[in-house]
Amino acid sequence: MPEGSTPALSPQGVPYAELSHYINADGQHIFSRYWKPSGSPRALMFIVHGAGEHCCRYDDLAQILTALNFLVFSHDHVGHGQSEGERMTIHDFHIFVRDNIQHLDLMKKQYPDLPIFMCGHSMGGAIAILTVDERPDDFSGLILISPLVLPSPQSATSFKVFAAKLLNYVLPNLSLGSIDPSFVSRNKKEIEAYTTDPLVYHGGMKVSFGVQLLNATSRVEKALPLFKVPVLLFHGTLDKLCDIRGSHVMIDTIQSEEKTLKVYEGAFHALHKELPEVTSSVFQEIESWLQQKLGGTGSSNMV
Ligand SMILES: O=C1N[C@]2(CO1)C[C@H](C(=O)N1CCC(COc3ccc(F)cc3Cl)CC1)C2
Repeated sequence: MPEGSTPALSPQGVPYAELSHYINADGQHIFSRYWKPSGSPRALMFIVHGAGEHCCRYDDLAQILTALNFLVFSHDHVGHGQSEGERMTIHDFHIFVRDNIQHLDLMKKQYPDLPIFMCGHSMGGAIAILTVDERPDDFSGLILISPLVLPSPQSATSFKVFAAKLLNYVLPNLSLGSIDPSFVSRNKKEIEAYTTDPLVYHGGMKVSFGVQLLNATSRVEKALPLFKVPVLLFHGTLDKLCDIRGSHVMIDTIQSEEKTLKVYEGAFHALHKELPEVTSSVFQEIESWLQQKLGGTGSSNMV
């Protein structure tokens, strides 16, 4: 460390020298996470988290994938978790996509011969769709868990949408209210975990952030008619945070030859953190879809 300079610290006060990270195009430290299989990896999975949360919430899914000999990687979006940046503040949604592509290119350099899949949840689903839209030849498949394709009228009420568009010019930092934890899942343990997680942002969503989410849904809508990558989609019928109609629009609009939508009756938003019977079904569907895509078992516990 050069004389007199102070080490860069994460929002939690941890030196980035002690954390895996990369530095984005704006010079911000982006906390990154890697889950490596015991054997040599047969494919890469890029997990993309949603608004206000962070990539370490995907440890359960990552464990399932490393057991299939996937090398799983992810990062905390700028303004989220252990990455730098004002909490849940972005002046252009494309920054999330740009940082995704930077991480993708870093991993492609390290593992040039492995197929790459992406899995996005909620806002992370919109980021994933727009990332694949920019780099369609880089991906063998896309998994989406309750993606943000259309805003939900319950969380993005027409008043909030109208207010966000109008107020963005005069009061961009005004709060639209925080994400209701009881909308995230029906699983009380998962609601508790979300509510008590210090790396989750529990503050109000800024008007300016809401406008960027709306911009994202417009960009996603434009991308869908040309989308050709294989897609596995999951959505709960009682999702109050991202409208299930968005997943129906997506599955009907994309040109992918292989496209599947699994609907979970009565389920809420975070299907990977829902009631055990839902989450185990989602993980099994992901496992079999990936095995089918890669042709064969490849599981480390094959007997
Ligand atoms: O496990 C998880 N899932 C999480 C949290 O923890 C849910 C969260 C996530 O990404 N979204 C849920 C909220 C939704 C709000 O949307 C809007 C609000 C105002 C507005 F003006 C326009 C829009 Cl579109 C965006 C997507 C990630």
